[in-house]
Amino acid sequence: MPLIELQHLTKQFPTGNGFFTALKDITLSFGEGEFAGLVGPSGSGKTTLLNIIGSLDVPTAGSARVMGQPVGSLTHRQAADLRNHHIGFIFQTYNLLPVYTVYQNVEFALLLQKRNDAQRRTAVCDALEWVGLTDKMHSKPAQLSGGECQRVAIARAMVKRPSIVLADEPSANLDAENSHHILQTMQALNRDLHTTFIFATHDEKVMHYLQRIITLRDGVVENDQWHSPSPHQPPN
Ligand SMILES: Nc1ncnc2c1ncn2[C@@H]1O[C@H](COP(=O)(O)OP(=O)(O)OP(=O)(O)O)[C@@H](O)[C@H]1O
Repeated sequence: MPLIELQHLTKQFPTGNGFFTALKDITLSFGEGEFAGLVGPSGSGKTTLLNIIGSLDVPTAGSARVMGQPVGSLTHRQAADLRNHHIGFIFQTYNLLPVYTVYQNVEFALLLQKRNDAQRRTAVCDALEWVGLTDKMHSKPAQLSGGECQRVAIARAMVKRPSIVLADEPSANLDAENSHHILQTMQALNRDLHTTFIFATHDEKVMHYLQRIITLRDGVVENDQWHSPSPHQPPN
């Protein structure tokens, strides 16, 4: 069974004098361990689709099933449970809490789950090791570079070992070297933990790493192509 199944999904937003259709009749599915990206011009619907897959928003028509659950008919509590247990989010602006340390920012994702202190400590230490930030665990976000902040955000998304990670323009604020670094980190996590990653991006550097590129234009899937990326190597 696919982790994510979208069927004839349409999303409309109310406007002053009617509705704007941001997504039109989208039928797509994603399986375990995919490393896929939504690409397309600004306004084509990438973030809207990522928000529905992340159960932050609901379809207007059609269906979206994520981990077998119908996103459109979940209660707020059920949608929150789906996110807390199965979905990690990475944003272009990192969204770290400035008053907390790196360790606490990553641990925060676990406080909504019933885990004891020792289980949390092990999970946070593992996640910081995956992203190579063990030595910065007591630092605050303001003391880190942009690339390090995004690596904290990756650790925070991964600490719950979610089935799905959604990354909206994760490299938008990073230089080329840091972009490649975070992509290689995510690629290794995808390979080792079989986590499904779905990106929304304009960034050519990200596209080089993707196994599957779904192109949206005006809310419609224009192209859905599988690639064979260089196996966990940086592109030339
Ligand atoms: N809450 C909203 N109310 C009204 N219109 C919206 C809303 N959210 C998104 N839209 C519109 O839906 C369309 C798709 O927006 P979306 O943010 O998904 O595009 P995108 O492909 O992610 O763009 P970008 O690459 O610029 O982030 C846009 O025309 C946007 O203006």
